[in-house]
Amino acid sequence: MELFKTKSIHEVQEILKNLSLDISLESEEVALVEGLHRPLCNSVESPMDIPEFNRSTVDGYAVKATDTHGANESIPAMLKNIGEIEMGTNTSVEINAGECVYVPTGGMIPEGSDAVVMIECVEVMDNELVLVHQSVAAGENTLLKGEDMKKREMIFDKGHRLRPQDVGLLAGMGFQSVHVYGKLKVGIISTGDEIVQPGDELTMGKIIDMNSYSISAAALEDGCEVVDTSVVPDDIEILKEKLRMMMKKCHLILVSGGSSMGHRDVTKDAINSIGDPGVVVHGISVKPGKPTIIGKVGDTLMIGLPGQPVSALVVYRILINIIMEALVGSGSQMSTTNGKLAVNIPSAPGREHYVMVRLDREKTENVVQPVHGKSGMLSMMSKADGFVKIDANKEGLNKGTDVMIYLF
Ligand SMILES: Nc1nc2c(c(=O)[nH]1)N[C@H]1C(S)=C(S)[C@@H](COP(=O)(O)OP(=O)(O)OC[C@H]3O[C@@H](n4cnc5c(N)ncnc54)[C@H](O)[C@@H]3O)O[C@H]1N2
Ligand code: MOO
Repeated sequence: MELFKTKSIHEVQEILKNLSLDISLESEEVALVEGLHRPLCNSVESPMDIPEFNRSTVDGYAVKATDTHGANESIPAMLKNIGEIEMGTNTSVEINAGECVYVPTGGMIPEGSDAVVMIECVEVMDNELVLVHQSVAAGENTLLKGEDMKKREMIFDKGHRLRPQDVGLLAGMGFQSVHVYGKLKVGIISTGDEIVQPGDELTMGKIIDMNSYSISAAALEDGCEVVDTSVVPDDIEILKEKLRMMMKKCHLILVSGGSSMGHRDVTKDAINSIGDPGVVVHGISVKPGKPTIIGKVGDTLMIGLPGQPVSALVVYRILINIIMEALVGSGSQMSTTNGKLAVNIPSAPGREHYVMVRLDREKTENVVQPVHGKSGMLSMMSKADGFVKIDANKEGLNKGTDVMIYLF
């Protein structure tokens, strides 16, 4: 009797890292906004000070802070207004003790001035005289040269995935394009004699393909390029042919279904028969997802995902994170949050357990409720906000435990 010789998730991490070593994603230069969510292939430092000049953060009067000290409603400081700074222009104006100048929000603060008094706190007596009713400290209501970013300050490490704020900051530094890693090219195959496509005739015994859709969508979210998707029957020759074809254009092929040990589970044999090293892992100590297959043929990673739709998507998420970490130094797109368990969650030790959960916001914290279901029920994931990991050495988690939720 053949049994799965399961590997722990830590062993799988090492194995996948080693298998990924000789896969290189060529760098490409893309327009800034195209770089969204993509990992940088070099670190980035600021080529300039931001801002490049001292700016006012309010509409008001640029002053020497010391001139305002002690000023209040009843004893204002009297300053001589020497003019107005025009927005978006350089200024040669310089202020001396006892002087002030009008400056709009974002306008350049003139030489000699180190603070700005808001317009609401002054009384303009005539063109020349301004009464200041509030004391300001040096630096108040200003954004000084280099205060946002210093020239040559490191801002992003290699592998950092760009978020909208990063794209904006890079634009503010004058970048028009960025160098990012090329996309991981992925092929996706759903196997099974029972699988039909949405829109096909659904005769009794057939089911509609979910996995190539959920996995394609997740791969797109992770910044991969889905090069090809296909449905093939449980026929080893057809699967081998499809794998050979996809190998020519993919870094990674994800095959769902046929990963177990049934008579028609042919994924492992198909991978083994098309080249070396073939399958290196069959069985991972995780729940769901135990029958997962990991292999490589030539330069292409091949992963056999369990056919059950929840298992397929969960295992994809866990493994793509490891692969991305190995290839570009930063994992995939899953973000996390924290919360408190509303109930006890039991778990059988020996396998890392992924439990689907829903988050309810109560007062200041997230209350975490398990979403029950079987790995053949994809609605379980649609009803959930994420999953909680329970370590392989734990028998479960107690009500009230603080847990991390991997959001999807
Ligand atoms: N004797 C044993 N049987 C099974 C074991 C085991 O250890 N011993 N493990 C079970 C577990 S756990 C899983 S998970 C499944 C994995 O099976 P396969 O990867 O071989 O997947 P299939 O048998 O092809 O399909 C399982 C299930 O999922 C449905 N499916 C498959 N592909 C799709 C798709 N693209 N979209 C939607 N649904 C899909 C398929 O119709 C089956 O119902 O093995 C257990 N068995
Ligand atoms: O482990 Mo399976 O992947 O329970 O459905």
